[in-house]
Amino acid sequence: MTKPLIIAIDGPAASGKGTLARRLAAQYGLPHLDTGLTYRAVAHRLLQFGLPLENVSAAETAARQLDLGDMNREVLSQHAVGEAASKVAVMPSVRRILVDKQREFAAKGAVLDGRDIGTVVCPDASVKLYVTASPQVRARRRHDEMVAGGKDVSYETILADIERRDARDMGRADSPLKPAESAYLLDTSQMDIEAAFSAAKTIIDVRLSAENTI
Ligand SMILES: Nc1ncnc2c1ncn2[C@@H]1O[C@H](COP(=O)(O)OP(=O)(O)OP(=O)(O)O)[C@@H](O)[C@H]1O
Ligand SMILES: Nc1ccn([C@@H]2O[C@H](COP(=O)(O)O)[C@@H](O)[C@H]2O)c(=O)n1
Repeated sequence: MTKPLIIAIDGPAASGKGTLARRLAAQYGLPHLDTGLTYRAVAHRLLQFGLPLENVSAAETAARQLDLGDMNREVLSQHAVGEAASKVAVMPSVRRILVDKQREFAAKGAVLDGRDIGTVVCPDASVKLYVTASPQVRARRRHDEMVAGGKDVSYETILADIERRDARDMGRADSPLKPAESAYLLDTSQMDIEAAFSAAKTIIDVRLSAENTI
């Protein structure tokens, strides 16, 4: 049986991994899962019921009840939900439940983006990318996106939020954000979306053709 094509994309907040993952999924005809949405959905559930984000058993229940096919991107994309998501994401039991669902999604081949795809969720992925950019560039992109969406928020606030989220995601004990050993590093600080896509596609095509000739 041939191995399913799994493309694992990790990186910090607003690095552009979701944009790349969507483009690559269309390019290679694969389903795409934004795993950040799964943590956001759990956090959003707690916020909806006025429960503290430290309530492990409520977070576990929300994770178990989560239907990957029923996540509302527009609601979950709110900036405050991202901050809350990084708090529930430190809970090992919640991670185990969500990782099982993410692996099930990936089983027949997919593009997944997140923080631990290459290291934990799909360690055997065909290609692993670690997409990054400086905190200032990421904050500028996120700020532009929010202003275009009609939000009144300062660049400084977004930069501080991004730095705090990086520290939490990289510093947690379970599944911290870090490049997988075999990941290709893609720093997009000086690249527009088109250039980042083209660089990622070249990396993947070279990797896949090398695999086919071994
Ligand atoms: N290379 C790039 N150059 C300029 N803008 C970009 C680039 N890549 C992505 N963007 C823009 O930056 C913003 C953040 O990108 P995106 O949502 O893909 O990041 P992300 O890493 O998935 O973020 P998050 O972790 O918060 O889900 C979006 O507005 C996107 O259009
Ligand atoms: N594989 C993942 C994906 C996400 N997280 C946590 O969720 C937060 C929100 O993610 P976004 O990509 O939607 O911004 C993120 O800050 C992480 O704390 C994760 O732990 N693992």
